[in-house]
Amino acid sequence: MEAHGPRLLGSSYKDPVSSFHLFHKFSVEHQEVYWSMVLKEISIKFQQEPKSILDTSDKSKKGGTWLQGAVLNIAECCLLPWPSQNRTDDSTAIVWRDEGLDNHPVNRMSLKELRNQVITVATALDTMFQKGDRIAIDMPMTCTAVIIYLAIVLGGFVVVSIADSFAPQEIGTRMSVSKAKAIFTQDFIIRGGKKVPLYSRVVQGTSSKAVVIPATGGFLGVSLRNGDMSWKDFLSCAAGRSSIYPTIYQSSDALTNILFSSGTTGEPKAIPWSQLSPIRCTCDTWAHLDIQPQDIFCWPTNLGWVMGPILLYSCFLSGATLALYHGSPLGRGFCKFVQDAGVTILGSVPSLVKSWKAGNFTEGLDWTKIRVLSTTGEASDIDDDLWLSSRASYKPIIECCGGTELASSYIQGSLLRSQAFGAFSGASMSTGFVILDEQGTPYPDDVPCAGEVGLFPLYFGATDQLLNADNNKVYFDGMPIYNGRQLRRHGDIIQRTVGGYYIVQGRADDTMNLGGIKTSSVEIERICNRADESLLETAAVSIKPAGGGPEQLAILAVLKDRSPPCDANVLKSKFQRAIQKNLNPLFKVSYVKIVPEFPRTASNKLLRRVLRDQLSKELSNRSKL
Ligand SMILES: Nc1ncnc2c1ncn2[C@@H]1O[C@H](COP(=O)(O)OP(=O)(O)OP(=O)(O)O)[C@@H](O)[C@H]1O
Repeated sequence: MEAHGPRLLGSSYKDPVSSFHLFHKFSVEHQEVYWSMVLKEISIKFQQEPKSILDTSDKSKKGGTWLQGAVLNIAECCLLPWPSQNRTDDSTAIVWRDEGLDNHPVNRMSLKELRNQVITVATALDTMFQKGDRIAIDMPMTCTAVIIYLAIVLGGFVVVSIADSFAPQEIGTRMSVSKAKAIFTQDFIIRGGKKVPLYSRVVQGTSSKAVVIPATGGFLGVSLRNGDMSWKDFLSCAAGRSSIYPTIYQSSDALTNILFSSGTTGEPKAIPWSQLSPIRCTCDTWAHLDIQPQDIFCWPTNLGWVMGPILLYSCFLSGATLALYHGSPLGRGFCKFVQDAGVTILGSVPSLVKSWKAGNFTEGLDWTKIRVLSTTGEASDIDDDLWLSSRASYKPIIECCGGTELASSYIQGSLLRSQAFGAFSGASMSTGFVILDEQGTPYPDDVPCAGEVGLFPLYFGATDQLLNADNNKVYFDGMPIYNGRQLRRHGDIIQRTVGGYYIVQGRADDTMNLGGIKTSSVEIERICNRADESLLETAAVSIKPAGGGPEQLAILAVLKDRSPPCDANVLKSKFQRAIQKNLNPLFKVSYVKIVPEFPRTASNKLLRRVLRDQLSKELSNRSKL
């Protein structure tokens, strides 16, 4: 803003903080100007420069055509020295540590070593696969996984990202939906001192060729099925070949990665990532988390979740160092790694923070190198956020909310605005949206309100196709027209507060109608979570009685580990009082149940639709008795 603000905003420009709102508005209204500026901040090397930044002439592409004519290889852009970022061959690209070796020094890999290893893997891939083949990765996000990911993209193949927590059947579905030719995996996953089988799950899930990496040491702990291959044998295919790699350059919209959404609202969608998606997410990390070449960025995740590729590209395209902990992120070992690796940007999801806090795992550790914290995945807990921020001398927590299909967050905190825990300080750069009332009419931009979000459709990096569903049907059909263009559906209910902050109230599918008032589950849960000391978390769902009549509010509760047994009726009156006092005196709690845990997606998101189905069944059986 200091470099461009005066030129772009004229006399209205004051300084980055006071003119932020104006500059954001400019980025929405002049996306081609905004994107041409930020593209220069990251290490993008075009073989052919784009003819245009945004072209809206093809009306079938509701999201616009971006960087038309550009030819590049996004993995190559990650691996080149880049003088403006002070990135040389000797710069540290990755720091990592294996769980259990918590008192050893952290390991480091230079950019040159990373590039050489990526080239070796890409060379070996060329001996076995045709360009464009889809190749899956199902393993923890280790150094080796990152090398394989970049090699697949460098060689003009397509990564199929499968999270390592999936059961065989889910691995199988993802392999067949994506038509993957092979899968990179590990024999085991070492996590929290346990050895969890992985190869055996892959073998049960798919007959495609597996290349198997040992979780520890140089030797595999399993015997291989006919046709499968050890990592060592795979690498030997590259022996004796040239160390200069014939990189494959493709158009900006070329497919590089197939990801799957988490499936909180239905079947997981197979989401294609082009070469635009990495650019979008890195520029957002640059603009919102202020990632800089000297940063060390850590975010426990997996390449099968959108945060995996976002983390990888955000580091390598901005010249920062990627920090990876090979093991469970839930315990003290991980927290110590954050200290020892000198992490400066730490991302998390709410359940991780809960675990660090419950175990007091940061005690005695020095997290003061952290300058930015971040969270995503589901609504974060304000008390946990305060705890987390206090571990790092009260550094801000940037809340991020978006989707795999957007390759970004549509709402996200910004360091140029004050942060409020559990809330978003605005839309991400260049993103515009309206909040719709129940008739689909947008509320004015400056009023506090709540409703479903409608994204402005011209969105750099968003999908224009899905592999197993119709992009237009899923994201556009039935959405209102705004300023001559059909809005893009995202499915979240958001609230705009006084002062222009945003709070996500959950998915539109999770709203309920209580006594004629539309209410979000998340809002009720926020209040119930604080109703009693013994509560770890709550889930609110509404049940439609089999015989008709108004929806009934049911609340399920999980108690903290060491809390004494608790009576559901006592909880019920506590919930009732809290809701009446803080939300609406007319809302009645009909049913409370204490359960050991909630059903969650593999990425740990609460599956309210499953709870709703289970409870409906349970209650209708009861009424039959
Ligand atoms: N920081 C956050 N606060 C609140 N909710 C969040 C946050 N981050 C993500 N979410 C929720 O997760 C959603 C994005 O997750 P994802 O892209 O995996 O899709 P999904 O909706 O879970 O899957 P599907 O589309 O298959 O149902 C967001 O739309 C939002 O509802």
